[in-house]
Amino acid sequence: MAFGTLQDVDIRGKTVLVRVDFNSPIDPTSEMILDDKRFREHIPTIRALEDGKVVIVTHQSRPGKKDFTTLASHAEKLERLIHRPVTYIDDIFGRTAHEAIRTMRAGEILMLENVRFNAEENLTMKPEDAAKTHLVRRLSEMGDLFVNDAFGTAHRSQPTVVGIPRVMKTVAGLLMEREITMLSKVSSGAPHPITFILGGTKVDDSIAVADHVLRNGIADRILAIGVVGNIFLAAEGRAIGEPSRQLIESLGYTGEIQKARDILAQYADQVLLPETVAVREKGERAEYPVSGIPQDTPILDLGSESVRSMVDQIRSSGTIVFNGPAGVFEDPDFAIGTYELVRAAAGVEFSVVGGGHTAAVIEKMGLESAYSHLSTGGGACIEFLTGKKLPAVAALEASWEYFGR
Ligand SMILES: Nc1ncnc2c1ncn2[C@@H]1O[C@H](COP(=O)(O)OP(=O)(O)O)[C@@H](O)[C@H]1O
Ligand SMILES: O=C(OP(=O)(O)O)[C@H](O)COP(=O)(O)O
Repeated sequence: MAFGTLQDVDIRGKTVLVRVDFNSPIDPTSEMILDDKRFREHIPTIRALEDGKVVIVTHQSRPGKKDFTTLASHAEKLERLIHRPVTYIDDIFGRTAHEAIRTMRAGEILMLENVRFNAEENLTMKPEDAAKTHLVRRLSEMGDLFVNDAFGTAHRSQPTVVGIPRVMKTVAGLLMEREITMLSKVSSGAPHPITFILGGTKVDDSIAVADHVLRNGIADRILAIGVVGNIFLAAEGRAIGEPSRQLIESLGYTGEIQKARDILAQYADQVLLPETVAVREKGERAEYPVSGIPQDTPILDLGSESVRSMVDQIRSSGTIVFNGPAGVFEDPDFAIGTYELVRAAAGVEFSVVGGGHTAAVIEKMGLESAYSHLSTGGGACIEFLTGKKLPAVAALEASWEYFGR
């Protein structure tokens, strides 16, 4: 690793600013946090800092969104999960925050207010400009060391992510370190054959990943499922039906069909498409070959034959990268494809999952521990898998180069 980690620093007695990503789905009426995965994943880092004074910096959502809210319930959630008191301060870098930190003792945990309440945190900036913001200057005065554990935000070039590492010694937290290690292994050191399962609705991301991993010889094969599968079927010239076409159009992905065609032209042997699909007919699941898809009803899942052949491909893989479901799994009649592929991938030697929906299915099936790694990043994981250097990682490396040695 070209950046520092918790092993490289002495925490004792220090005030440690820790950037985490507790951004989570919240029920708009009850304000209840609906998924605590990101909390659970950051806990090892927070525990590892217990010899210091821990000051947590995080965001929740973005300005203008319904779930852009204060962090009182986040502090309560963390307190319950970590079994230690967590003091919530409704301030980011003002006098109240300064005073609260000044009187902290080693072992205590404090959570600052939603850092995106400060307008500067919502700007995309170069690290050198981010370092000059009030937010970075004032926050950095409040600690001795910065720990960035927020992998979920690692693709954002925002002040706390890229600015603070320029002005104070910064190391990666345990989650950040594990995410980078596991995702890096996909492109170097993972057992072959390497199969990418690309599904769900984020077609532009999936096409970018497919292009990168095929072009660079990272993937041996791609299984295209969900709406991504429909795009590839359309690219192959299949009549996927009006509703599935309309969905692609409404998501703004019609232009991706040509990109899928280009991928098929170069890597036809490595991209596996559905051979059969499932639709709803008279209220029930019905299956058709892709040569005869009914034109007036949407594709909702893989057909059983395709499930079987994709499961075989998965079972013969050394590595699986799973991103996005095979169908509208929220409806039990159309969950078969997703569930069967998830079950098969759990048995593979090295298995990495990106994407909230896929991870939620895995957790619901109780298969979390059978997978090698469930990433906490959506966008960050995708950017990593498309070969981009994440701004947070570049900032960690530069900080270590400057302050670390
Ligand atoms: N054929 C399909 N038609 C419509 N929606 C689909 C289809 N296949 C999958 N989906 C939907 O994709 C959604 C998840 O996609 P996405 O957000 O990209 O996944 P992830 O969060 O795992 O990255 C699910 O809500 C599921 O219903
Ligand atoms: O949840 C996040 O991203 P994700 O939904 O892509 O996983 C991060 O907290 C980043 O949030 P942002 O996309 O509002 O910058």
